Amino acid sequence: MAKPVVLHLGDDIKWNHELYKQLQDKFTIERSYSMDRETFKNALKTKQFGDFAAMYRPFWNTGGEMGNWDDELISLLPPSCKIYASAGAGFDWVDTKRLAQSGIIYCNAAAACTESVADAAIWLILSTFRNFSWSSTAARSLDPAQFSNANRNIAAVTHNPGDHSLGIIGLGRIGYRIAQKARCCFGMRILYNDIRRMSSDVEGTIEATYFERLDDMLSEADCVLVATPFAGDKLLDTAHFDMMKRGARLVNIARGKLVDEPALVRALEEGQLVAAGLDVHYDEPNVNPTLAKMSNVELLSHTAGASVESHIGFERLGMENIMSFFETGKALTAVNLQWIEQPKL
Ligand SMILES: O=C(O)C(=O)CO
Repeated sequence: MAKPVVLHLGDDIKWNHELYKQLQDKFTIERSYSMDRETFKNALKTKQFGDFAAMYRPFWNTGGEMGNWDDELISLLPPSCKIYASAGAGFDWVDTKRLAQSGIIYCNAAAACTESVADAAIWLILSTFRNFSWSSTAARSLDPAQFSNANRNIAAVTHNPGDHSLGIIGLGRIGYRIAQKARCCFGMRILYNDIRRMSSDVEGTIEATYFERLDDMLSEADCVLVATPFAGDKLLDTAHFDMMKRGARLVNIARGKLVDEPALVRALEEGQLVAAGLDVHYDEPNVNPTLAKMSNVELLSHTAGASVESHIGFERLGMENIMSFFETGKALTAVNLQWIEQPKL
C-alpha cells in the first residue's frame, strides 16, 4: 500500500533527526519550503504535492509565507488532508473552525513552548512591579543624570510582587504554569477566570481562586495577565481597565489584538494602571509609539516562546501528532475537535 503523503511546510528540521527518519519511513514527504501565497495556491490547484494526508509546520518563523489560513486557502486543500500539525501555541492565523468543516484536525504546540512563555511572563510580571524598564532605559542612556534619577526615585514607586494577587485570564497549560511559578517564586495569590473551572485538585496545587465573571476578577487583581487564545474579538477595553483596581498592572503574553491599545495608553496616562508588560502588540511588527516611550511599560518583540527548547519541542510534537493520528486515530494536541466529527482514516 502506498504510504500517506505529508506536506512539510518551511525549513528543514534541525534537531530531531531520528524522529524525522521515522516520519520518512512511514510517510512520503513533500516539501513546499517557503512559497508565497500565489505560488502556494497555484501549487495546490495543480496538485503539485499530490493528495497529501497531513501538513507539518515545524517552525513558526518559516512555512507561513502563504499568509493566513482562511477559506480561500483551505478550500484548495485536497479531500485527503486530515491533519495540520504546526509549531506555535497561538493559532490566530488559521481558521480552525473552517479546517474542521473540511474534516481537518488542527494541532497546536503550546505544550512545547509552555516553559519559555511562562518564564517570560514571570519577567514581565516582575518588571511591572519593580519598574525594571525605567531602570534599564536609564542605565542604557549612558546619561549620569538619568541613572541618578532612576537610582534615587524608583524605590518610592516599586513593590515586591509577593503578597499581591495575579489575576490570570485563561488557565490553560501556559496560564497554569505561570500560576505555579508566580505562586512558588513570589508567593503571589492566584486568581483566575476561564470558561471552565478547574478541578479542586488543580486549584489546590496553586491555591487558586476561581472567578466565573471576568469583571469580578478584574476588580480584585493587582496584576492582570492575559493568557487566553485570540478568538477574533478584543477582550479588554476602556470599560475593563476602569473596572480594574486603581494602580493595577497588565501583562499580555497571548495576542496583541486581545487588548485595545489606545485604551491601555489612556489607562496608563491617567494612572488607572501603573505599569504594563507586553510581549505581544496590536499591529505587529509595529509597536505603539506612545507605549514605547513610557518608562513604566516593559516591551518585548513577541519572543516569550522563543528558545531552542521550544523549537526542539515544536519539531517533535508536530511529528508525534501526525504519527499518533495515523497509528491510533487520535492526535495529541488537537484544538478544533469540538467542530469536527471524529475523522475516519
Ligand atoms: O507560540 C506562540 O504562538 C507564541 O506566541 C508564544 O509566545
